[in-house]
Amino acid sequence: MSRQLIVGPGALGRLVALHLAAREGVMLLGRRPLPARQTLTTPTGETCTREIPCLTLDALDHAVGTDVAIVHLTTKAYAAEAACAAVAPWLRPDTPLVLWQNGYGVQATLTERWTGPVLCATTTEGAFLQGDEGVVHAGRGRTLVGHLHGGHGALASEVATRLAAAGLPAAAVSDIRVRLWHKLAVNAAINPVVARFRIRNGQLRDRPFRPMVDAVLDELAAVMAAEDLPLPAEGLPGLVWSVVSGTANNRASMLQDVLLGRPTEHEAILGPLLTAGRRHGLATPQLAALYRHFAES
Ligand SMILES: NC(=O)C1=CN([C@@H]2O[C@H](COP(=O)(O)OP(=O)(O)OC[C@H]3O[C@@H](n4cnc5c(N)ncnc54)[C@H](OP(=O)(O)O)[C@@H]3O)[C@@H](O)[C@H]2O)C=CC1
Ligand SMILES: CC(C)(CO)C(=O)C(=O)O
Repeated sequence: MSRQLIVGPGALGRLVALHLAAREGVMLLGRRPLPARQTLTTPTGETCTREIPCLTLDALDHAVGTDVAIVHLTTKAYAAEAACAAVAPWLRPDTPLVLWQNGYGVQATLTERWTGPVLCATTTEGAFLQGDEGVVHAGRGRTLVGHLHGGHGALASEVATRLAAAGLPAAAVSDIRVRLWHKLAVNAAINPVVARFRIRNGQLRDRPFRPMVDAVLDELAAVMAAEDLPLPAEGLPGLVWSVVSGTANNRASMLQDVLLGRPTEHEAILGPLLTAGRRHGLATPQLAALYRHFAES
């Protein structure tokens, strides 16, 4: 029976794996061994334990690779290209790839480079790891799936249907590039500021942080207008401040990375905005200062 391979057995990878495994064959692939018994803690505190084979790269071979129906790449953005290159020799060249990274960069690179169809996913699900044995589903959300240039609609629908059937609400969309940029804008307005000042998301509503977010929002709006990207229905400030309120008690992913001494996704989140700003001759001093802070620390 062909299986779905989830490359990057972190918080999101295990969340997806533990859901899909209720209905179909799933394997996790990581850089180091993990126990096969993995526990999902739901947002309401219930637990569910499943056995999911967790391979390391040295256990991959053509027999395993040719049996893979879909690859979900769930590493951090900065690790995605290397992880894809490591797994590629073992896969059929037409294997569909689903990219789950925040930010915008690897999506365009791998859509160009991978020999099979590439879909991008953007999700508002929230998850964090609980040691090597489990993952906590911290907040329910929704996942949108699509091809960067609007193709592969049937495949996107199939992936969304399989996710939704497994308990992760999902829909196929034809404008995933715009959806990724909206998420990028939310992440750019929130993550670098909360990570730099080590505050929870809700504290952005107070001084001295609120004017910082407003200044970033002005730069984001200028870049998105220059890139001809439609704004979200509620406007950019409306979207960002509603996410801040909805996640007020959260420590954002970039803050968690800083607190744990891990690399941050600043390149994937701020890099595309700075590049687009330069391309259009726009001044983006707030975004540049935030980028410098993380690049130099
Ligand atoms: N967590 C969440 O709630 C959400 C996350 N996202 C996005 O999803 C992506 C993943 O985030 P998250 O799951 O939190 O990150 P994690 O750091 O929890 O997981 C990343 C995983 O990738 C593994 N990895 C790194 N390099 C490789 C490689 N070469 N081959 C195989 N595995 C590798 C890591 O292994 P190791 O342990 O060895 O480092 C780790 O298990 C990010 O882009 C994030 O922004 C989006 C929405 C929500
Ligand atoms: C929406 C937000 C900012 C929630 O914390 C997030 O996506 C993150 O932490 O990366």
